[in-house]
Amino acid sequence: MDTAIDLSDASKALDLDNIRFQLIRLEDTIIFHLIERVQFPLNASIYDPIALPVPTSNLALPPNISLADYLLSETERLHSTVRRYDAPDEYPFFPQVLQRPMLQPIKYPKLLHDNDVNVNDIIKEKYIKEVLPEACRKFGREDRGETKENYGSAATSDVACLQALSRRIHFGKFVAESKFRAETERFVKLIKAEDRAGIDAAITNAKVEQLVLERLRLKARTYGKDPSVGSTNTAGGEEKLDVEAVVKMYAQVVIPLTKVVEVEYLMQRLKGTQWE
Ligand SMILES: C=C(O[C@@H]1C=C(C(=O)O)C=C[C@H]1O)C(=O)O
Repeated sequence: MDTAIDLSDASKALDLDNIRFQLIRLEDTIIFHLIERVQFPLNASIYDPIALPVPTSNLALPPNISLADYLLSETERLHSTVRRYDAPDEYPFFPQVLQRPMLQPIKYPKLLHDNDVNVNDIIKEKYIKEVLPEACRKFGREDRGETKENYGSAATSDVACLQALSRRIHFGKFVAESKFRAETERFVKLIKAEDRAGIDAAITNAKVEQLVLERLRLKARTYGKDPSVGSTNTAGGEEKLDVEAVVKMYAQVVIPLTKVVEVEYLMQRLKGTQWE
């Protein structure tokens, strides 16, 4: 599984318009994965290792984990064998389970500065505690218990949602690198002063954020309804997705965490350089 962005030409890969195009493309991926997930009830038990303990033989993990963590960690272990996490735009939720790839390594051009920024723990926490309850609420279906269907389907959909959210949010590193190269002196000064608030203000583009939220609302409304059905009161015309929940997810989780990634990446940008 190799990166979806064209990294062969560094100037293209770090062109801010090209990066923003990738972010727009990821909106579709995230919305469609969410449409799949909210077909199922919240099923809170699949995130709770006490309510539904899943034993793992993986010594890198606790003896019992949640069904959701089991499926996510096993998926990452498998995907790592086909070098998913060699790609500079892929970050694991469980780095401790990754395996040596069976495929030959790809020589990616070095576009990003060395860094250890990974906000996947926060992404997963907010997805489980904030995003899903909000997205599932409108459909009003509570946890029907392990004996009912959907536990595996819900957890499988969660893997796709979390991986897409992680890619989108960690794309903040490419955005930050692009902005650093465009205004190096400005960012060197802010980074040396360890002025995180100043860096956050410098990387913030309120107009772009507004456009993102407006586009998200339009896409969620459009993708969430079957275009072949006239009005919502005809069978099959109901919305498949809570539009406002999607907008809220971006406004309260995706965009803020993308900016955290940008700031923390920049805080590590000078290490080992002439500016240190
Ligand atoms: C991603 C960027 O940086 C920031 C984060 C944004 C986002 O997460 O959508 C949008 C604008 C900026 O405030 C950008 O400038 O495009």
